[in-house]
Amino acid sequence: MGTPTTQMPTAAESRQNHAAQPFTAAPPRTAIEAIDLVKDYGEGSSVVHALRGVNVAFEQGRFTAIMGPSGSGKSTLMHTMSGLDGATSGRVMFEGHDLTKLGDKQLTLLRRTRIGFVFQSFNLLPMFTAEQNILMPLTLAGAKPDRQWFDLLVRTLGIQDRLGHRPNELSGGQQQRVAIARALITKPALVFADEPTGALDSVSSAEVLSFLKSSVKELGQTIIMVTHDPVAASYADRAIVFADGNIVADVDDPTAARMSELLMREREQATRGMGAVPLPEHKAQRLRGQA
Ligand SMILES: Nc1ncnc2c1ncn2[C@@H]1O[C@H](COP(=O)(O)OP(=O)(O)OP(=O)(O)O)[C@@H](O)[C@H]1O
Repeated sequence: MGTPTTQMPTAAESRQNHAAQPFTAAPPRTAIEAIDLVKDYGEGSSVVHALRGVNVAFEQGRFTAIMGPSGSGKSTLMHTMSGLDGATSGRVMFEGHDLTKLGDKQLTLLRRTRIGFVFQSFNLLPMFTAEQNILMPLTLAGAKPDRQWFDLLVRTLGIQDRLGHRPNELSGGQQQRVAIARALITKPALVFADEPTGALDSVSSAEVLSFLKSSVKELGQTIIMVTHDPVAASYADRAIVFADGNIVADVDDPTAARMSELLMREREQATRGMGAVPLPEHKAQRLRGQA
């Protein structure tokens, strides 16, 4: 046996050793990104600044919740990022395209194939069965379903024994799960969910949120969800808080308690009409009747 060497490795050895090291997780890739995104409604003295230069990137394979007081710009962000509504200025980068530069036809195609939507009101077609509703985006596009993906989706969502039922024969929670399967059937790069549990009781909400979470963990889906409910946000990997057209908090692994606290703070400030700027203490005391 030779004496163990204590010499420093050469640059070439060092490169070789480096190459032989176990693979470390690649940094998450961005699914969609807003850059200096501005959206104004109206003009002149009646202008509403709904988004005031928002910069945010959403990573692939993550579940992000967007919260904030009413009127803070959550829906506007979702609508401008998905190209449903035009931006006043700024960019939205998605799969190498700036969506703010695309025409209506290109946007419609992109939305039909690459972006899924889940709404509070389910939006299922009442005369069709659950299976027909799920397959509708493919039927409309004249595309063949991938049966394996379909089976995996309905199994993950626990609706395999409800496929022959029409929406009025399903509970709210089951209808929302069908709507989620419909959003995922085209294997979209990302899904926008707008208050997906807003019309559900707490048990059905928990079911739907668990399924959204498992579609991220097990199917690698990217989900961006607007919600008013801190408990719903606690299912997400990340939560962003909006106030007055700006992002004022960005939290990893949110808990319901933390989100309630942040929301309460923003609601109080919004009620005082001071945006995200805290009131000076003497004014706060006056409002509380202490001065
Ligand atoms: N089509 C429109 N025309 C004029 N103003 C609008 C329009 N849509 C939204 N706004 C205004 O833009 C601001 C942001 O609205 P947005 O709907 O994005 O808020 P939100 O956070 O989603 O609210 P909520 O939680 O109540 O749904 C609000 O002041 C709203 O009144």
